[in-house]
Amino acid sequence: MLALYDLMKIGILLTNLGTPDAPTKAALRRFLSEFLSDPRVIDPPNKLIWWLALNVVILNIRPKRLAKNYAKIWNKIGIGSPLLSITKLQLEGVKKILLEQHENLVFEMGMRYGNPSISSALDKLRAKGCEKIIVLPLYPQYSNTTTLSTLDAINQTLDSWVQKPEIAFIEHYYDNNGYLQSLTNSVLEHQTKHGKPDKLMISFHGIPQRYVDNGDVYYDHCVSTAKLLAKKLDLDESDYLFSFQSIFGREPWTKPQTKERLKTLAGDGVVHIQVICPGFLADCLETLEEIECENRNYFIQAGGRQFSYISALNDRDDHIKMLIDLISTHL
Ligand SMILES: C=CC1=C(C)c2cc3[nH]c(cc4nc(cc5[nH]c(cc1n2)c(C)c5CCC(=O)O)C(CCC(=O)O)=C4C)c(C)c3C=C
Ligand SMILES: [Fe+2]
Ligand SMILES: [Fe+2]
Repeated sequence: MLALYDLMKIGILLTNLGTPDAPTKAALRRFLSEFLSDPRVIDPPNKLIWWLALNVVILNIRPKRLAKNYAKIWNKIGIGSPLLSITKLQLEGVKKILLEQHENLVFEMGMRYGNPSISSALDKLRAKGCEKIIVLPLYPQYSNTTTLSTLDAINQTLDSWVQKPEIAFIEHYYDNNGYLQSLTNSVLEHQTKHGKPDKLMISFHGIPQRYVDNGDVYYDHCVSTAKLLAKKLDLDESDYLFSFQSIFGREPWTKPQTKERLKTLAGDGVVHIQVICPGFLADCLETLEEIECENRNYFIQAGGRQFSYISALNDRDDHIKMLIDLISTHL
């Protein structure tokens, strides 16, 4: 007998942060303006001062420098932005397998900032008659700056709909066994090619420390992921480092900083390092440029000898399977 859920159209929406349309000053201005105007990302003590800083200073300086960084990674994985190309591959991977099991499913991807937007993806799912939508933000660790901001975008769109679908929103999976196993597999595969390092560096995108002090659970989720991954890899505390990258602005961010640690490691005799960034499920500017280029240079210039970056889980088979398992618990 067919279950009700086999008859009803269900939408699967994969979301990620987003990326500029092109590696140009104009496209970066548009992207950064949307991103940095989100109060979940920047929660300034004084909104007027932040508006002036953003519109008078940041949007006139940062896009030019950033366009050069994006140009270095453009077309590096797929066509255009790696983040967008990889999210497409992830969507295709999930769709191919899930459609074999459930023909009532419809698939879309949406970006929190830039294109394709979350609202355009939701509109397509509505046009296809979805009565239920499963939203999977590609952030294993919950943060108000990312996960909750994604939920804001969903709610903003649904606010104007007369008939609202049922929403299943996957909040986090920082301790999911499939996720941790995929990370473990990718580290071990990397080490069969590149050998074992003096230390494995586990680096996450930072957030302002003030947000953690105000109750954002992100820091705790990152600590848990790092500890669980180290356990699966059978690492002692002295075998790995835990740190935060991609610091922005002047206020204190979560510590220790990836960049600062890489500058001092060689002085302590650590000359072979491997870096993994488990919070990024798709390679992007922050891994391909910031870690693989910029941070590699800090380490080598300070006397380090061997540096390698362990790719994000991207469209690895075990990662796609893990995403499918997560979605399936809501079907
Ligand atoms: C300014 C505040 C920022 C917070 C808070 C923040 C949190 C955060 N971001 C990601 C994931 C990504 N961020 C990326 C780029 C990026 N992030 C910020 C700022 C904050 N992020 C900026 C300004 C930028 C653009 C680049 C720059 O100006 O330096 C990206 C890469 C996108 C790409 O196109 O490749 C990702 C992914 C997470 C997971 C997170 C908090 C948990
Ligand atoms: Fe970011
Ligand atoms: Fe960065």
